[in-house]
Amino acid sequence: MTVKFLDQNFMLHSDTAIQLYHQVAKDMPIIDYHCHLSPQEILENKTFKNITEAWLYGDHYKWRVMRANGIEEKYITGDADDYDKFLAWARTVPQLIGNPLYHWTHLELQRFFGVDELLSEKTAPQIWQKVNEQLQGEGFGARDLITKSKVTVVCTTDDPVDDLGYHAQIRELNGFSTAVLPSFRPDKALEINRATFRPWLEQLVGVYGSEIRTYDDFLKALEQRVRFFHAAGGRVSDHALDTVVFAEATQAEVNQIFAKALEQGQVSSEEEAKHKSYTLVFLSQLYAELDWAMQFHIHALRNNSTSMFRQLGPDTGYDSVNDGLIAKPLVSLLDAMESAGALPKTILYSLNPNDYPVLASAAGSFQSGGIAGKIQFGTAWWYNDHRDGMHEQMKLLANMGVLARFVGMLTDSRSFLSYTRHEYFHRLLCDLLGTWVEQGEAPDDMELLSGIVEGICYTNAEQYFNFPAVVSVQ
Ligand SMILES: O=C(O)[C@@H](O)[C@H](O)[C@H](O)C(=O)CO
Repeated sequence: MTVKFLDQNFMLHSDTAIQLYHQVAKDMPIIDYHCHLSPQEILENKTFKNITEAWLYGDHYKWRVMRANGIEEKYITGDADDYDKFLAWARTVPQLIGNPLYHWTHLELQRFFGVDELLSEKTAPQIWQKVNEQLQGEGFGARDLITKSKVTVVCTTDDPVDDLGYHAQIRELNGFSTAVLPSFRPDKALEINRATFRPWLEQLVGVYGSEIRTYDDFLKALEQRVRFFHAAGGRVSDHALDTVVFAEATQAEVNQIFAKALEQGQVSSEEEAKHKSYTLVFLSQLYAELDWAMQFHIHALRNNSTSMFRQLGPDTGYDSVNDGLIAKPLVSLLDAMESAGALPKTILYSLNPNDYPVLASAAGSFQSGGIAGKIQFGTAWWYNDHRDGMHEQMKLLANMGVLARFVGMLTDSRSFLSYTRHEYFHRLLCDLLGTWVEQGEAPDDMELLSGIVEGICYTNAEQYFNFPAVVSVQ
């Protein structure tokens, strides 16, 4: 069976897969429960003067491959003009065969702009003109793209000191039914040895409204911010555990460690581990009380190029997969939370696929409370959110857990055009189930399979996350 590139049965290699995708997955709405979209740009319904602004101003996935393709930095994050940057991207895309960006680029051109041509230097001029005419017209603002993609929930990633003012204004908008909810991302509260800690603590004092002289004050301030996020509709937290540490600690010990951090600005790695462990267990009890889902993003190795970090800052394409042992500290952390009587719903991701059996099996050690899929082995993340990585994660989850209770995909993106990643994932899910049916490893029971597809594409997440009333687009 010869398949035309990116046709309606793209990545669907069996009749069952085709049927499942077109009859069930294709028109499902989206809950994007982790991304880095700007709530300000959503509120303002930001428009894009051209495809370079929409595609290349903030997407370090694209920046990385442009660098690997020999494009000079001026055409990536530098001062080249937008058309030259677009040409540089158009020169790069044909070299990306096999990379998900090749698929995503053409899916986005097709789905949002009706462009079927392959992007190359040759087709760049007409694609630039056709796409920009649309971007400069009606219906291509940030909120329009979210609505067109049938997104019912967007969870942005927000610092505890954020005033969530944009989220509040979005809630007041008429005619925009997508819930844009904050996620509580308190990395700076945990990283007490980083230079960011002291200036961040000053910001926390500002929003808390009282001095923070002790660790007890600090925990009270964090609790106030968690409840502030909850009142704003937040139901998700997110933690970048670039390494996973755990150390037993009493509050008296951490009181002293916190005081030392304030006085000396530096504590030992053991003391840092005690601070992180105790603070995470404290936060987990709040998450459990409020029925939040807690996310751990594990094993990123960030900002590897010192010189480029100085020039461009974080999240600019200079990160990689970390490694190391996580099983014992992760299980000890989850056990400490459960022993404190409050292990919340938890989603475990790792950037290192070698960790997958650890995450999938650890998840199985803490399922409880009658909550289906309470502890999730999370979707393939960042350098793994491609065809092989998504299939690997779903197959392992099926082998070691309950795939049918998986809460599915997220974009994790800074681009409003990235919702086609959900379509990409839906196709891979249907293809995986279809393959199992064709191989006689799953029954050809469309009612059973359709329920599983609907669950993973949408309804599992709708039930799992305790989002405030969400206007469904179904
Ligand atoms: O949440 C994270 O730490 C990562 O997702 C990070 O933001 C990274 O830049 C990213 O967007 C990967 O998709």
